Amino acid sequence: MIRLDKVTKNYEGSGRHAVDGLDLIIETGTTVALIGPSGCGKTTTMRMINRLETPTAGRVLVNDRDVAATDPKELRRSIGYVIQQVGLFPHMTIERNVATVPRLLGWDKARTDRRIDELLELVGLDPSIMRRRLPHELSGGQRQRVGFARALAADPAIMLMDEPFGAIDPITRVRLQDEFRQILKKVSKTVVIVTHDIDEAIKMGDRIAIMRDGRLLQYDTPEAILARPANEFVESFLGPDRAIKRLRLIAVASVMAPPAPQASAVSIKPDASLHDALALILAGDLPGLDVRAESGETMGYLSRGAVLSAHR
Ligand SMILES: Nc1ncnc2c1ncn2[C@@H]1O[C@H](COP(=O)(O)OP(=O)(O)OP(=O)(O)O)[C@@H](O)[C@H]1O
Repeated sequence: MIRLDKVTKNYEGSGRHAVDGLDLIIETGTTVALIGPSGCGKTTTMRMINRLETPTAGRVLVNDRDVAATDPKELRRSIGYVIQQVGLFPHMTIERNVATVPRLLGWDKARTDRRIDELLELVGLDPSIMRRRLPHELSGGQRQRVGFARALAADPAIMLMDEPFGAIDPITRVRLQDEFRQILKKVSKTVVIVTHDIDEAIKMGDRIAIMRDGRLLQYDTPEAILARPANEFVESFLGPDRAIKRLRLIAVASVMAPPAPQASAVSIKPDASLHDALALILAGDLPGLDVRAESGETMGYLSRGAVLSAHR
């Protein structure tokens, strides 16, 4: 668990709080998205967790240990860190980049080699092609995958990700979000992700922390925040399509009715979102959809009305 206890940060000479009395608990194994307008203190908050910044007041605890009392090198090796421009070492091959922390930890060559292959495969890169390349020989998305692999190398319990998809084109971004989320679930990490993008926060975060002027405005699950924004600022931050965003979080199976007597023209899977269901209904101007399992078995029926009333 990561706990921020009344944390305040003033940068010298700035005359204002970058972070202002922040209390935040991040449970082990969950992903928390920090979001808010530019300059609200997201990055500063994140950087106080791995001691790249020091709080002016308050404490940051990782597993009940005050990070101020932890050796910064040891701390940073135990926390994966992914940033927007990746920060790969440009003159080092991909394999050496990924092996950065294992080398610092003194792993032997065989173990390091196994780990490099395993990680490159995990992030969807072919080791036989990628190992000997240099960062400039990769696309932006591939570099981001390598940065992610490097951060995962020593299997840290915590991953900090600062705008990890910020420099990536929108199509690749959505793919990487989906893949990274799957991987992070599989390896069960505690993750803090800083983002500007509310859709990314909704997709990646088990909980979202909305900040403004160094303070926390609302901290809850994406469902709860979309359903009940704490104030007008949060509401406007979520955007006018808040109800549609919510449909992404609701599974078809949770609102479907028993199967209809007549088969419908188009079907959908039970684990698809109501957002996808609505897209199909509108595209085909349909009254509803059969809900069919992978096996082809019809499990239920989702009417247009059921989708439209689900957000209430
Ligand atoms: N090294 C620094 N020295 C002085 N002031 C700083 C420093 N880093 C950040 N700040 C200030 O602290 C405040 C919070 O900055 P921070 O980078 O944490 O915000 P952010 O929410 O991550 O912003 P963005 O979304 O634009 O990256 C801002 O007012 C910023 O100008």
